[in-house]
Formats: sequence, structure tokens, C-alpha cells
Amino acid sequence: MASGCAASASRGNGLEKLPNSSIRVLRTVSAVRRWRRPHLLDQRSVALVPTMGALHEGHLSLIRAAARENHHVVVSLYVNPAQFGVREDLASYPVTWDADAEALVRLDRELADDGHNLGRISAVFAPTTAEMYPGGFPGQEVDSKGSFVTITPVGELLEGRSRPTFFRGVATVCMKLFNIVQPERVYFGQKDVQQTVVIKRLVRDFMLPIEVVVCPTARAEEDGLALSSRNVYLGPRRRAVAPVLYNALRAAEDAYTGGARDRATVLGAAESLAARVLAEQTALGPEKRVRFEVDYLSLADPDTMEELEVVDPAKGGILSGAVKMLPVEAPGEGEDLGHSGGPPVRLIDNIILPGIETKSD
Ligand SMILES: Nc1ncnc2c1ncn2[C@@H]1O[C@H](COP(=O)(O)OP(=O)(O)OP(=O)(O)O)[C@@H](O)[C@H]1O
Ligand SMILES: CC(C)(CO)[C@@H](O)C(=O)[O-]
Ligand code: BAL
Repeated sequence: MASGCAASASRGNGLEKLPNSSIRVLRTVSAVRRWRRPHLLDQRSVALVPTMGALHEGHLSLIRAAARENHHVVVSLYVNPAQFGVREDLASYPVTWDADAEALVRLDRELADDGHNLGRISAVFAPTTAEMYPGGFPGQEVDSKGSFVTITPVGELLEGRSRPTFFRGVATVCMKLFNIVQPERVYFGQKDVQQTVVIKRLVRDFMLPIEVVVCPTARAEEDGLALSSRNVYLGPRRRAVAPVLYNALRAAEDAYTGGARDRATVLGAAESLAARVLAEQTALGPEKRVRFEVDYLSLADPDTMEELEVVDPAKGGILSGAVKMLPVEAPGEGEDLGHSGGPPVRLIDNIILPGIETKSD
């Protein structure tokens, strides 16, 4: 939390806090360690909610869940360059420090007023890249040299195929965050379902004494679009069509619920819906239409994210997908095209197909 919060935070007793709150602002590894040590001794549980800022209701739902179950919640706000590809949107990624600080202070008051929580937001961790990469930032290239954590093969599939450095960046920064904060529990959103599989592997394979908690995807009430910091890029015209991915996944879910188990039928339902919406949009012409490309639609094993030909109903599966919303071709006079002039936006979403209990008798 560089400029905005730095300017607006009070610095009483040498302890920086978010304005009008008891939420500590920690910027360095040593500051977190100093804050953390007493809680190791007094056996108060500490939760970490890792974020890249630009907070929305999805992030707040993770913090609420963390406060219910832990004495202290630490929220990290750090836009980690290592998980952005060289041609991705690092430069334009939304940074809303002041609004984030206000949202956290508001939520902390809500948590204090609600008697059902074990804890509140105790601290935000907002490091610089120099702090997070003490040996120097290794770069965003696929062949960058440096100290990385890689989780394969799961990190190479799906999102990893489209974003080859993404899960390396995520696993590396999460390993650092976990080592710095030493949380008992970490909270992640199901919206990034493959990320949750990667993090669970990281915790298992490196024997980290951490429980990974996955919270449901928060969606827009009106049409179910998964909340995402990148939605600000869309602008109203593309925002209206963006639920196409969720609707396609729901069509596939309906096929599964209706008894289909094979890939062709389940995913075929999603593909048909996406193709129909694309045809409808294309027919509208450049002044009105929205163009998008389906990056992938997947039906995968919940533990490995490997593609499934047939769903084992005892185990279930994960329906997921990514679409790229293309820039508006012929904007109207004064049309709001979204943050940064409405660049291409890659949206992801997923639905879990639950394993159906089989009767033992
Ligand atoms: N709609 C959502 N519901 C629940 N959790 C979410 C939602 N969106 C993001 N999260 C979770 O919040 C955490 C931080 O995510 P992040 O800061 O990247 O936000 P984001 O909205 O996913 O951003 P982006 O648009 O860049 O993907 C992750 O664990 C992510 O899964
Ligand atoms: C987990 C995370 C904060 C790591 O930078 C990021 O990938 C995110 O916000 O989902
Ligand atoms: N929520 C995942 C972060 C990213 O797309 O970079």
C-alpha cells in the first residue's frame, strides 16, 4: 500500500495505522515478524487473506470468514509482478489504495459490532517489490532466473497454459507471504479454483502447518457475474455480455444435474450457449456488438485439474472456463469503455460439480 495509505495513515507511537482504526499497516518483513511474535506465544490464531488490492465484496467475504474463525486477520495487499506475463496488464492493474483502506476500516467496524466473530482485522501487510524480492526482482519472462516455487503439472494446465508464468508467480509469492506472516489459516476464493488447487499442493508438499480455507465465489446479484478486480476494465457494453461464461458453465451444470456424465454432452451444453451468444452479438454490428473469444471450457478432476472424459459421480468435477472480452470496435460518442480505455479483459469462472454420495447399504 504505497502512496495513498502512506499519506493518509496516522503514525501515533511510531505505529502506523489505517485512519480512524486499530488496523496496523505493516510494510516490511521485520515489522510483520515483530507484530507476529507475541501471538505465537499467547496462542492467538492468525489468518492471512492474500489479495492484490482493488478490493470488492469477494475479498471482503474472505475477510469475514477469516474473522469468524481466528483471533487476528492479516490482509496482504500486493500486486505481485511475478505472476503477470510480459504482455499482461501489470501496468494498468487497478490500484485503489484509499478506497481499499476505507473498505477495510468499514468492514472492521462491522466485525466489531457483530458479536459472532472471534477476531477482527489486525493488520494489513503492504510490502514493496524490493521487500518481497530481496535478491532483486527476477523478471516476468518465462526463462527468468531466480528463486521460484513451481507446482507442476497442475500449474501448467488450463490457466497455466494461457499464462505460463502465472502459477509460478502465485506459488512463489504465497510461499513468501506464508513464511512472513506464519498464519494458522489462509483464505482463498473459489473464483480462482485452480489457484486453490495449487495452494493446497504447495501446503501439502512443503509441509506447511497451514489450513487452506476456500470460500464461495461472490457474484453480482443481478446476473451472477463473478466479482473480480478486473471487471472495472469492462465498461457497461461489455459488462452486459460478460455473464456469458457463467451462463455457459451453468448450462453444463444443468446437463450434469440432468444425468449427463460424458464430456461431450456436459461441455457441449456450455459450448452451444457461448456460440449462440456470440452469434447474437455478431449480428448486431460493430456499433452495438460485443466480441469475445472462448479461451477454454474445461471439465476436470477436482484434485488434479486433469481433463475428464467421464465424470465419476462419486467424485464430481470442476467446470471452468476463461473468455477474453475483446475491445469495443466502434465506440459511441462519449461511450464509457471502462478502466484504461477498455483493453481486452480475460475473465475466468467455475462451478463445482459435487460428488454424489453413493449408498453403502
Ligand atoms: N468473486 C470472488 N469471490 C470470492 N473470492 C474472490 C472473488 N474474487 C476474488 N476472490 C479471491 O480474492 C483473493 C484475491 O484475489 P485478487 O486480489 O486477485 O482479486 P480478483 O478479483 O481475483 O482479481 P483479478 O480480477 O485480478 O483476478 C483470491 O483468493 C481470489 O480468489
Ligand atoms: C493469491 C494472490 C494474492 C497472489 O498474488 C493472487 O494470485 C490473487 O489475488 O488471487
Ligand atoms: N485472482 C488472480 C490474480 C491474477 O489473475 O493475477
